[in-house]
Amino acid sequence: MTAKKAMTIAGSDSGGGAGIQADLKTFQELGVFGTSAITAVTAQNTLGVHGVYPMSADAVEKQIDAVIQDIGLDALKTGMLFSTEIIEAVASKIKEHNITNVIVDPVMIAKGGAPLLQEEAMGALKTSLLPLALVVTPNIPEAEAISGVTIKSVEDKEKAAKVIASFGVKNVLIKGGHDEGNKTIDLLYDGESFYTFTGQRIDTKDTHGTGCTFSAAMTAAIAKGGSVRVAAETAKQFIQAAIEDGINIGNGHGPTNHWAYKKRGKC
Ligand SMILES: Nc1ncnc2c1ncn2[C@@H]1O[C@H](COP(=O)(O)OP(=O)(O)O)[C@@H](O)[C@H]1O
Ligand SMILES: Cc1ncc(COP(=O)(O)O)c(N)n1
Repeated sequence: MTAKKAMTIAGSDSGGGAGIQADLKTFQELGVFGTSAITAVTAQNTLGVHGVYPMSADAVEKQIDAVIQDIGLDALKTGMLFSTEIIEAVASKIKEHNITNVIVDPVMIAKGGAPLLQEEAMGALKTSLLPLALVVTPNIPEAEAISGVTIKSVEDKEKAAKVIASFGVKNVLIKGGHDEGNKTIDLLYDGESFYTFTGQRIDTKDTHGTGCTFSAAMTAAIAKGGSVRVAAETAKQFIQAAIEDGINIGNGHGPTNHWAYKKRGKC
């Protein structure tokens, strides 16, 4: 049989809830063959990040080349990229291989506060990577950091999305996990119109890896040929199910349940 293929370029989470591990589990659940390029190894569990060990830019480039030259891909997502050098390496490979289905999850800080992107790498993210992306999926603090707009309302999200789009990314999806209130409102801007995807907020501490899982679900849906809007809807349903059936393991923020969506007969 043949298969649709998605690649993740991200950090490894030894705890299995975020990063490469969350991405590959999500691809698998959505019926897409997953490949990876590891940018950094983190020693991590539900309590936090205990160590970050970045790969060299050369090692990241070699992993991307190895996958593309033999297996190929239908969509690619980026997660933790850590440094300017790695961002520039990824951007140059995206250009060299003419990849257009690029989903950028601009991972900056882990839930416990550990930096997963060096501060000085923000410029490269904006100017080298965003212009190559089909979609960028910041959470509220990330959208604030990229745009400089403080977000307290849907109108603020719209303002921030417009500023982020001005860096050249075709679609901006600002996630609402950090919203106040009992709804989570994800806002998509396609350069012309705004669309909202609203979920019921689930009262849980087990939200480790929600952003990674959400962007991986979007990537899988796009690899299967879905539009950005369809991918956003799929990802919202996938993450809602994964958080509702969250997994209570470890002593901190447990992971989401990647098999909940399929178990409900959604795919
Ligand atoms: N407690 C929650 N209940 C329901 N949905 C949530 C909850 N927390 C996050 N989400 C959803 O999970 C996805 C990831 O969002 P977010 O948590 O903002 O990302 P990140 O992990 O990057 O901070 C979004 O679709 C968001 O609306
Ligand atoms: C390797 C890695 N990548 C990303 C995250 C962000 O996780 P979250 O999705 O919970 O913000 C993480 N904690 N570790």
